Amino acid sequence: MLSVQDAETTIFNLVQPLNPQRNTEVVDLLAANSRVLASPVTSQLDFPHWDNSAMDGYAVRYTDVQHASQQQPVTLEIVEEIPAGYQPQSTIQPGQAARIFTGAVMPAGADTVVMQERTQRENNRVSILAAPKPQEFVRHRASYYKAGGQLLPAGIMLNAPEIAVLAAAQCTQVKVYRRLCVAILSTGNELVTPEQPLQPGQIVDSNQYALAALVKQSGAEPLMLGIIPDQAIAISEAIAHAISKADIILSSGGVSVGDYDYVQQIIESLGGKIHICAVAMKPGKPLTVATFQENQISTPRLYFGLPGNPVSALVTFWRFVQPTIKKLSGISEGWEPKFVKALTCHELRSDGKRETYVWGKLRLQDGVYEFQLAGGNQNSGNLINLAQTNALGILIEGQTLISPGEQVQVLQVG
Ligand SMILES: Nc1nc2c(c(=O)[nH]1)N[C@H]1C(S)=C(S)[C@@H](COP(=O)(O)OP(=O)(O)OC[C@H]3O[C@@H](n4cnc5c(N)ncnc54)[C@H](O)[C@@H]3O)O[C@H]1N2
Ligand code: MOO
Ligand SMILES: [Mg+2]
Repeated sequence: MLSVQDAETTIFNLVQPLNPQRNTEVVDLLAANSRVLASPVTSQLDFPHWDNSAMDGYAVRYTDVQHASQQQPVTLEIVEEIPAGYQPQSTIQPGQAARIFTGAVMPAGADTVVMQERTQRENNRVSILAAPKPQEFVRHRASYYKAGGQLLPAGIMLNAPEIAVLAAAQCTQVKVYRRLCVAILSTGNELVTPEQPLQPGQIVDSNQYALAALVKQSGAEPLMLGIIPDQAIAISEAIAHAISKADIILSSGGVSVGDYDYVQQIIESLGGKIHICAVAMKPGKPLTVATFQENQISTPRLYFGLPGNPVSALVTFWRFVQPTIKKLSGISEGWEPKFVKALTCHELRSDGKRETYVWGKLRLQDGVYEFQLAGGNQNSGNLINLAQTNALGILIEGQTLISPGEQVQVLQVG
């Protein structure tokens, strides 16, 4: 059985980010939120666009006021008033100042702003009561960004700060990677949809819903292919259809050793290459990973046969599928799983045979991360106490106990 580490390396090496030449679209800026930028953005604007004032006050010549003090104020003649949005008309001469407001353009001749609180106004004259620092409160043209440089690199996710930058640079159309399509199918004769009445022996296909939510959260488009009965032909048709439609295919169930577990043999019969058929982790042992390559030049479709148990399906998604979706989507940094060290509040146990993932909550308590184990049964069939999970505590292979107060490696999820 492959270790989790080796499985991770195998999977992440199978993933090559979308080709920016062929897999992009142009969207309106407002629709670009949560999308991945496909090419670097440059601007022909300087930021700030011109020297401007950082304060409400007076634009002055530093040399005029460098010795000003409460005892010996320097009095200047106000020759112009400059609100934000106005182009100054005059050049400040020795002995002169301009009334200026935050964000307004600095007038020629002036190099420093004295904030209003350090002045005294009398009609068209102002007394400077304290010496400013040279160039104080001036935001200089191009001091944030110089026209022609790289404003944003490719491969970043566009969220509020990046959208603000693009808006300020007047980029109203943005080239982003296309959204990935992730097909989801559930296998199992016992499964019904949430709307159907439950007959004895049946359960609801909750994995389809959970996986669709996770796919959306990861920035991709779920293609829900529904419930497929445990029949080789039906599963084969469903997988063939999924491969023709999606970049990534997720199935749940049917990957273990039971008589109705057909997924692995069908992958092979359809020409898929199985890279992983079991991982030394709990839950998630029968995770199956395969690729389907249509022809030499096409990008391979990635197939994840997730175990059917609801917790196993989610844990393997969080551990392997979510980073895969992010990497494939074109995100160049930060697609990897996020681990932190925490102190466990509860005893964490494992039989030590496989790397064990226990679920619960991570929270910051007095500046220290704490992991709280979800109460109730930590069994891969129990999805009830999985609600509110935001972290998985990890016991590595051979580790059987982490006592309260001890450190545990935690995977942040959700
Ligand atoms: N003899 C062995 N039996 C099992 C082994 C083993 O090594 N030897 N491994 C166990 C482990 S670990 C897991 S995990 C499961 C994985 O089983 P499958 O992937 O084959 O999944 P199924 O058998 O189809 O279902 C397992 C379980 O999950 C429920 N399920 C399935 N699909 C859904 C769904 N879409 N929504 C909600 N629940 C679902 C299903 O009803 C079963 O209870 O195998 C162990 N057995
Ligand atoms: O690996 Mo299974 O996922 O332990 O229940
Ligand atoms: Mg099974």
